[in-house]
Amino acid sequence: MSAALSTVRPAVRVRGAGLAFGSRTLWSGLDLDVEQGEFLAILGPNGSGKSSLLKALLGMQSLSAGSVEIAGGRPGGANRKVGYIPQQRAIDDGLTLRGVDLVGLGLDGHRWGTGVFGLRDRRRRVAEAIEAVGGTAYAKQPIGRLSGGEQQRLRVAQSLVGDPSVLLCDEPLLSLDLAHQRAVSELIDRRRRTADTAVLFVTHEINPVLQFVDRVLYLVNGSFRVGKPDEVMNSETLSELYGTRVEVLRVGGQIHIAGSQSSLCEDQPHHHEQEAVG
Ligand SMILES: Nc1ncnc2c1ncn2[C@@H]1O[C@H](COP(=O)(O)OP(=O)(O)OP(=O)(O)O)[C@@H](O)[C@H]1O
Repeated sequence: MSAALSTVRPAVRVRGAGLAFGSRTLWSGLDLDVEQGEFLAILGPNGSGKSSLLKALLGMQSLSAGSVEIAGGRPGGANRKVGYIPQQRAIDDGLTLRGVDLVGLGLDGHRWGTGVFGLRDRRRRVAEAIEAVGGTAYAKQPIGRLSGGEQQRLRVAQSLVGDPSVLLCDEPLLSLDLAHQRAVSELIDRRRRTADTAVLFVTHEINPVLQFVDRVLYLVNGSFRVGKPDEVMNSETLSELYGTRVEVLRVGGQIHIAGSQSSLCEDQPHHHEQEAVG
């Protein structure tokens, strides 16, 4: 490889990737490079395979075809600096694990030792990560007793505490109010700007993060498009992807999609006839 080609390696490299369950192909022929510091939004209706793509990058899901590389190695490899915010699941309200313990789990397996200095450093990093999401006031309480939004902010802290070079986020804004949606989006954006962390952000709603998004990967019915928001989020491209007429309107810096619910988002019961969708 020439010197010019070997200098910068993408944070994520996907080549000819495909994933099928039985006869159902979620996506195939997916080629994608995500650069360090890039913010990629991953959009598409329920069941289009957004979470499965993140799981493939984590090594939790094998591909049916192709390959992926993340943070310079194979998914799931030792010492890969990959942060993950899983899709939110209800936490048992009897769970006694404290917020600080949950966030501390984000450091395990990383390079911080267990000696006195290691423990002190560890504690400081955990406290800083919690402070950054505004969670200091409740971080010592059992997480089962916290609200959904408070739990979610601690998950964000957990994903960032290990100093990731790639951050995989699966609907991280769910159950956050508008103020905290903004705070968490800005925190994730700051992370990629200051630490050059690549961000892959699965979401149904692009508008809360539109100002940060460099490119969009849109998955629908086994097909996909990758490009800048304007290249993908337009009437022509989405109509082609969905196989039905879709109108995309840009209003006040936001993207609104109008289409028949049955053809556009039949498996998204929470979407209305015309509304902002990702
Ligand atoms: N291990 C598996 N075996 C069989 N089917 C699976 C498996 N994992 C996922 N699926 C199916 O693959 C499809 C895609 O799931 P995935 O969670 O990736 O979609 P998604 O785009 O993230 O959806 P949502 O927006 O609802 O979160 C779903 O229909 C799901 O049931």
